[in-house]
This record gives sequence, C-alpha cells and structure tokens, in this order.
Amino acid sequence: MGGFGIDLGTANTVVGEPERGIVLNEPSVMLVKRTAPTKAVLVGSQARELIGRTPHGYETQRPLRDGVIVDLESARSFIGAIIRKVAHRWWLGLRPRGVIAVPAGATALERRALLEVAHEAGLRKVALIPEPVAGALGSGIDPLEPRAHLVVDLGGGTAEITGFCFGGILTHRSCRVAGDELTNALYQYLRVEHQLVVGELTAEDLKKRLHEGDADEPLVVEGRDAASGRARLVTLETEEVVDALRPTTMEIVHTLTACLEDLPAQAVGDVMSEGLLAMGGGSMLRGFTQLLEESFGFPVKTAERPLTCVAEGATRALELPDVLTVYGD
Ligand SMILES: Nc1ncnc2c1ncn2[C@@H]1O[C@H](COP(=O)(O)OP(=O)(O)OP(=O)(O)O)[C@@H](O)[C@H]1O
Repeated sequence: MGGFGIDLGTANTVVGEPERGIVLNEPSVMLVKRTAPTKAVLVGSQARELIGRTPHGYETQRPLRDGVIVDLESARSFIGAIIRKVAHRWWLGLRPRGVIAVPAGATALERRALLEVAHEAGLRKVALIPEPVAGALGSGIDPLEPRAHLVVDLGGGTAEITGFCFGGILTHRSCRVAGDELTNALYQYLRVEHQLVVGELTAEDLKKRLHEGDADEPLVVEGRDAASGRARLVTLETEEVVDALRPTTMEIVHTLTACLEDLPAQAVGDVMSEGLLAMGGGSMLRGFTQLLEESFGFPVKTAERPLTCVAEGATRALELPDVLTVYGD
C-alpha cells in the first residue's frame, strides 16, 4: 500500500514508511532568510545547529507551535522539504499517501489547515489520527479493544493526557507545560541560583544528560557569568536539578488529576490495573515516571521508543482502515 506515517511535532518531526520503518527523525526547525521568511533554506538538524548562532540576514523558525500550524506559508515550505527528503519516487509522479498524527485537542480549523498544507506539499489522500492513539498503536496497544487506556504525551510544546477506548475518546486535557517549559525552568534556575547564563541548546542538553548520566555523577555546565560576562563552569548534583524541575512537573500532575476525575469508574479500574502509558521525549526526564507513580499509586510505563512511537503508529495506521475510520478525520 505504501505511504508515510508522520508525527509533525513542535520539537521533532518523525516520518515512517511501512517497508522501511523510521526514515526521518529531525528537529522541526527551519532556517530562512529574513527577506523571504517563509522559504526554508535548511530544515531539520542542519537548521537546529544554527539556533543561538544564526548569522545576520537569517533566522531559525519552528513552523509548529504546540503541535499545530501557526503560519501556513512556513508550514507548507517545511512539510514540502520533509516530503522531498523522504519521497524518493515522488519525481515519477507517484504522490504518496499520508497519515499525520495531530494533537487530540486540535481544533477543526487547525486540522483543516494541516490537511490543506499536506496536500499542497505533495501528499495524496491524507488522513489524520490523534497523537496518543498513534503512540499507543506504535507501542503495541490495540486502540479498538473494549478496555480503557490512558496516555500521557509529554512533547516539546504541550503535555497531552488522553483516555480512549473502543474507538472513542473518553477524556482529553492538555497543558502548555512540557519539554520546552522544562528547558526554560532550567535556564532560569541556572541564572537565578548560580548566576550562570547559558544558551537554549545547553539548557536542553543538561535536561537530557539527567536521564543518561549516573545519579551520583555531578553535572558540569558551561556558561557565562551573569555579572562579569566571563566563561564559567558550574557543577550541579543530579538531585538538585531534579528538585529544581519539580514545580514544573507538578503542573502535569495537576492536569492528570483533572483527567482522572473525568474518567468513568470502570475506565479508572482499567487504568489502575494496566497502568498509564507515558510517551514523548519529555517522558524520559529523570524522576518523571516515579513522580506519577508516587502521586497516583498506579503503574506508569514509558513507551519503549518514546520519541518515535507516534510516527510508528501513524505508519501502522496506513494499513488499518478500521482505526482511521473511527479515530481519523
Ligand atoms: N532524555 C530526555 N530527557 C528529558 N527530556 C527529553 C529527553 N530527550 C528529549 N527530551 C525532550 O523532549 C521534547 C521533544 O519531545 P518530542 O519529540 O516527543 O516532542 P514533539 O512531538 O516534537 O512535541 P509536541 O508533542 O509538543 O508537538 C524536547 O523538549 C526535548 O528536550
């Protein structure tokens, strides 16, 4: 059948193909000339490298905000460039099919804009699928079974919490506190508590190193002294950084509490016994799953591939017309 399953995220864009698996996984960033602000000069990793070091006359842009299109022209240019990178047969006139994952809370207008832009960018027959449903599908869950599933997707721009069962959404809430906000909280913490100014990429790298490093190993951060402007190194304990992020992660706990209140009792029973599925890059934050387990008392499983399961599920959905009929647009 062929085609592409696409997760157009605020932070990363991931594309899968049924025969080849994940074929693209790149930051959702493009470099544009200031004189032509909607035409991509570079997209993905190459463009991200220039964040914080963009030469005069250029700027880096994120064409999506909170998982939805903010500017039609920029999105068209970005999606077109992504499709050209992966659709090697496109030049023969074979416009590929696509299933695109969208936030469960996207409005009708936002969905329509995405469908329109995807067609113009070169896709034929585009279907949309809610991101949490795609992520569950990509993690081996059957979204059509008569059991309730609860998914927390902690992406770059938004944290989305969605309960679904038997082809329908039971509850959905989102908050703007996610990966970008956590990076920003770290930036502020370093500035206020350690008088250290760092770039956005350095703050994000520190957040990711929390997950990768040993809890006993101190974390060294390089930046500029806020008063003197001189280069300086600061050494931090892992616990200290986890604690600094706690108020931000608690916002997600509050949203999850509200979501659980919306769920019917039988569905809560399913979640208590089966647990909650956490996905999205932010779910890898050190201490995040433990915080949820301690707050709610049910098991929390992180998806095996939290950064790619949404695109994997969207790719699987290309061959699952039943799922697209009940959950798709
Ligand atoms: N190891 C890690 N620890 C903590 N955060 C991480 C880690 N790896 C990636 N992230 C964060 O995950 C976020 C990106 O996640 P993801 O790619 O799932 O988002 P997205 O799908 O692009 O965003 P959205 O769902 O909001 O549209 C970034 O904020 C990134 O800093």
